[in-house]
Order: sequence, then C-alpha cells, then structure tokens
Amino acid sequence: MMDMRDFVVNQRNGVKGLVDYLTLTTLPSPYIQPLQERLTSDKILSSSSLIPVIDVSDWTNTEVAREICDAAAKLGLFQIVNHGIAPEELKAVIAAARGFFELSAEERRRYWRGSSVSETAWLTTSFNPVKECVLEWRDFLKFEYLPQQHDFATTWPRVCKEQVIDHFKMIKPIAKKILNILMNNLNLTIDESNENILMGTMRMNFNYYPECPEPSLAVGTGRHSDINTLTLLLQEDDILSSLYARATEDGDKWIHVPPIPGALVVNIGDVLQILSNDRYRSVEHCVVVNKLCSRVSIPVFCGPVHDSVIEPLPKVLKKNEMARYRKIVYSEYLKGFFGRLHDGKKTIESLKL
Ligand SMILES: O=C(O)CCC(=O)C(=O)O
Ligand SMILES: [Fe+2]
Repeated sequence: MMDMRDFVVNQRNGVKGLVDYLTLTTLPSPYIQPLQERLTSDKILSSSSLIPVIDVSDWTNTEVAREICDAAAKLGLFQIVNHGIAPEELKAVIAAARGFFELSAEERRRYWRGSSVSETAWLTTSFNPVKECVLEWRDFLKFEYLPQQHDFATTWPRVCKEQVIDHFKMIKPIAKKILNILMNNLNLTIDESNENILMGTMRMNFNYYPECPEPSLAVGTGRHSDINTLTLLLQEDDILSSLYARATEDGDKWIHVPPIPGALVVNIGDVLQILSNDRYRSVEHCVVVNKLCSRVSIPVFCGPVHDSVIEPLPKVLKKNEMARYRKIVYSEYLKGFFGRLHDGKKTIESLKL
C-alpha cells in the first residue's frame, strides 16, 4: 500500500498532488484530526453579523478610525470594503494562485521548500509536516517581498509573478493606513523608529485547500494566531464555511468569517498585541475544508524585520502600568512559533509576565 505521508511530504507532491493522483473516497489516516481539533457544529456561533464590516472609502473619517480600533481591541478581526483595490485585480491574483496550483506536480516541485529554484518563494504542505502527527489539508506557496532587492521576483513562477507583485504594491498602502490609525489611537505615529517593526517585511501566501473526501474529520489550517503585526487576507467570494475566528479567548466558540465580494479580511497579529500591551488583540483562527470544491486564500502578512526587538512600547504604558510581555528579538519569536505545532496562542502566551 502507498505511504501517503511519504508521497505528500517527502516526495514533495503536496496534498494537491495526492488528490490529483488518487480518487479518494475516505480521508487518509495521516489527516484524521483528534475530535478536539475538529470544528464541530456545536462550537459554531450562528449569527451572521458578528464580524464588523467597515467601509473605508474615507480613511480620514474619525468614525472609520473608531470602528477599526474598536474591532482591533475586541475581536482582533474585521473586514474592509471600498478599500480601493478593484474587484478585477482581486480576481486576477486569485486566478494567478489557481494558475500556480494547476501546474503539473513536477513544475510545482521545482519550488518545494529546501530546494526551491527561488530564494524568496517556496512551496510546502501542512504547517510543520516533519513534526506533526496529523497533517493539515493545505499546500501553500510563500513569497517574501523585498522591494529593495530589485531582482527579487525574477525567480518567481511565471504564471503568477506579475499578479503577486501588483498585489503586494496595492496592499502596502492600505496596511499602512490601518497601522497608522491603530498607532494614532495609542497617541503614536508610524515613523523611522517603528516602521521596521510594524511593516519592515511583507510576505504573501497562496494557500490551496483541495477538495476533501471527509472534511469534518480534517482541518485546512489548524488553530493559530498570526505572529506578525497585521494580516490582510483575500478569500474567494463563493466558498462558504471556511474561515472561523475564535469568539472569545477563554471559550471554544467560533464565528464564521463570511466571504464578501471585494472585501479584505484584516486581522491583528501577536506582535501588535505585544506592542500595544494588550490594547489590541491577535485573533485565533482556523480553516475548514470542503467536500466538493478546492479553495484558495491569499493573506499578506506585514511584520517586523528579523532583528527587531519586540516589547510593549514604552510610550503606550501609562504611569505605573506594567509591561505584560517580556522583550524578545523577532527572529527568536519566529523560532518559537515554527518550532511548535499549530496550537492557538501558545507562542505569545510563552512571553507573558
Ligand atoms: O485560508 C484562510 O482563510 C486563512 C489562512 C491563514 O490563517 C493563514 O495563512 O495564516
Ligand atoms: Fe492565519
């Protein structure tokens, strides 16, 4: 019998390669999640209006700023509409992502992590497939955007290179506006002293979740919070019941993040929670897969450069207020996160004082 894990991970076919190669009618055993990791219906809150949707057509409107800061403080996740990126441009980057995953397994393999033909783009599967007992039903291609390095994108796959560059360029000013609003609310601005922490790096994922024979037994992306400052995520319009956010830190209830045509999902990452000494909170989220259709999602992660020192900003702390997190260099934070399995907010919790 075929060793599925070996085929997907070591032979670098990914889970996309697996579903293309075999007609699966049941979920292969390496993907069967323990019950507590499955998003069963009893854990889902059913109201559809729990995720704020903010119209940002006027960034200078104080009401817009208030809604953004409020959502960042409470749930740590919201959607924005009328952000200025045209629907056709969003469709183009989704189509480019699908274009990449429609390449042959052999073509895709050229980008596999560890032996990728590109230093700034690599493909892998699940989250930490060497360590995980149970795999996640997802492949992803990651891009690092280094605008100062002029030829950074020459090695990116031809099928999607232009759209990725365009998308990075369009997302960057939107991210900066949101971060600026969040900083202003803390009586700070983005300046030379903090820009490298807030958005010194930008990365993008093409997440690909193939159709799954028994979605209720699997997860697409396991429970985690993003470890950066801010994520702007594009999800496909027409695929429901995929992304879920944890409603409250202490309960096991989850809220569906519905796809809205033309919208971007914005979520707060751990670094912003630390810098703001908990005034903003990173949100735990996870992804459920589908039986009949594959799904693509495209998060852009803004975050610190590796040698940034992350700690509650002295200017945020009120008189006698204690810092709630110990200081850490960001590269150490990354090691902590990527050395674990997806496990909710364990990385940020490990820094709590
Ligand atoms: O696929 C999604 O909707 C979310 C993916 C995600 O959370 C991530 O890539 O960090
Ligand atoms: Fe995420």
